[in-house]
Amino acid sequence: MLRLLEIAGRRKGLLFISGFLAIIHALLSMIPYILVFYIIKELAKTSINYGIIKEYIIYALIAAVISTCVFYGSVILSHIAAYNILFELRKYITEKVGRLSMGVLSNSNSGALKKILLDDVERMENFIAHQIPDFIKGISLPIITISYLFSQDWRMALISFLPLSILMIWMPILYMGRNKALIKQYHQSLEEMNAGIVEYVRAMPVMKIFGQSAETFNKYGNAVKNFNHFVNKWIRSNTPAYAIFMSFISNALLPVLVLGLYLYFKNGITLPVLLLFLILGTGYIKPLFVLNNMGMQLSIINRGVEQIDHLVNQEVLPENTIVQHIDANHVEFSNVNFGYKENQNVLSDISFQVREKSITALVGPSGAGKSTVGQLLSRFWDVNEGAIKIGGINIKDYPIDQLMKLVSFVFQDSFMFQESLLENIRMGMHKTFKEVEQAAKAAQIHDFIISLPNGYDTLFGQSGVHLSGGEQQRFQLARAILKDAPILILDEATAFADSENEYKIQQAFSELIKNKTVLIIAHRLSTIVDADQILVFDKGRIVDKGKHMDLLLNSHLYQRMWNAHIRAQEFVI
Ligand SMILES: Nc1ncnc2c1ncn2[C@@H]1O[C@H](COP(=O)(O)OP(=O)(O)OP(=O)(O)O)[C@@H](O)[C@H]1O
Repeated sequence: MLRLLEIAGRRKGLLFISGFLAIIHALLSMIPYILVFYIIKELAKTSINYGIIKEYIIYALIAAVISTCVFYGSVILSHIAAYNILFELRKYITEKVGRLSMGVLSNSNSGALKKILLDDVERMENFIAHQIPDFIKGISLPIITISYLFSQDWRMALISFLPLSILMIWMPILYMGRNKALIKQYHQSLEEMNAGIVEYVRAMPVMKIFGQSAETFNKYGNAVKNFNHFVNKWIRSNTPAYAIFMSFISNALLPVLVLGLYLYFKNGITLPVLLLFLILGTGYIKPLFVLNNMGMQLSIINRGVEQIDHLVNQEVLPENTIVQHIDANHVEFSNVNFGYKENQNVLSDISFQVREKSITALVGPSGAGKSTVGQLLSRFWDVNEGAIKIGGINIKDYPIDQLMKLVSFVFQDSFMFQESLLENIRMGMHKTFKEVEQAAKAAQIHDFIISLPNGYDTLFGQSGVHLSGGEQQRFQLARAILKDAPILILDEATAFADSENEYKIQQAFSELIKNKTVLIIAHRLSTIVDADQILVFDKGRIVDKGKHMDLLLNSHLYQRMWNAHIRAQEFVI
């Protein structure tokens, strides 16, 4: 509860008012019962005053109406608070996730992230909006009732209090101890199922080709079976305790009735008092049903809050906030060592320089570490040792925003959003339509866009247009041209759709790299014969450096790669 109040932040006030109204509601909802007691008392008299009975009935009605209105107010306020809290929380989590290093993100499974952002946050709405008022009512109503009953007869009040006192001991034992482990397991099973379904949907094309179905996709199938198995186990282990709890509550009237009749026949209490205890003595138990359900909900929410806290407390990339002034955009790697995992270097002792407005190509066998170099320059990860500098300044000393303005990364796989084609190029940058259009023209994609009925407003994806691989690549190039960052990292795609597409991409490419400092991760050596510098990577090291002709003469690995490249071009089916 305290953590939730902390999360509520500025909305705490609304929650307090909502809680206060819930207490007033509990107080008011007692009044009709007390008035019924007075009516019975009046009826038990020898000369009955019907006028006062009428008044009692009117007061009871008024109290019932006001009590309902107050509860309504309490629930409305808790809903307003809940949705505001959810909004702030989602904003906070997504901003935080955006600042996490790629390392942290790629180590968390997508199912777990989805569960935190959607399910764990959503569950809080239910708790804050509905359960906080119920919880306060569930606590305050028994206290008000018992206090009133004590004022009438302490012996009867004590016996009425018996079920409550047993429940107060029972419920924490029932939920806090044994269930903690089960709830952890429940969340793990849900995460596995989420991860399974995300992967299942992503892998659909491959699955179809290999004739697989949901049942044969083991990861998802097993996750569903495990979840089912776990829920069965949970229900079996909880049912006996729950059954005892329920029968206990349902029979809570018995001790009140036994003692009440005994005292009544002994002339210890009057008939109206006996009736009062029979009506009210166990009436406070109903809200406890809500508390019982809430115990379980609270444990689940607790675990969700722990998960959210765990995610947002992950280390973010340390960032300098002071904007740096640079005169040139040359790049320098000095003695860089890096591994995705501890003690597993993917890059060892990497040193090279890229002059401003020059082209450096990175070549080498698959897995040699070329893409990793590009990712380090974009600071997706931080180096383990050594330094990467732009304009003579360590990239760690740049604010992330400034660094992102300096560097553009054109990936092998492009990601298109389910947005208009215009927004897919604009990517949230403050650029006019004219500027977007110019970039699209330079990227050789403008003619294609205007050939569509809705032009730049055409939606991509599900309900809109679908693009070929080559077209998507030209969209990527348009984004990079529009961004106009002085340093470009190009992870060259290995496959183009057709020669016309390839020609267009080459044109877009030449437009993009004009006057830029370029690092190109090359897969087809023919595209980089004119590069100012070629770095040959092998097993995470730079084994040779130079221009194309020098390397052909001096680098064995480059010679082998070049010969393989020539053979591949001559290859005909
Ligand atoms: N996110 C990651 N987590 C862990 N290991 C990774 C990750 N990305 C790459 N690796 C590993 O790092 C090594 C270098 O990969 P990298 O992608 O940099 O090679 P590459 O030379 O670009 O290969 P390719 O030409 O096939 O794209 C490989 O062994 C790869 O398995």
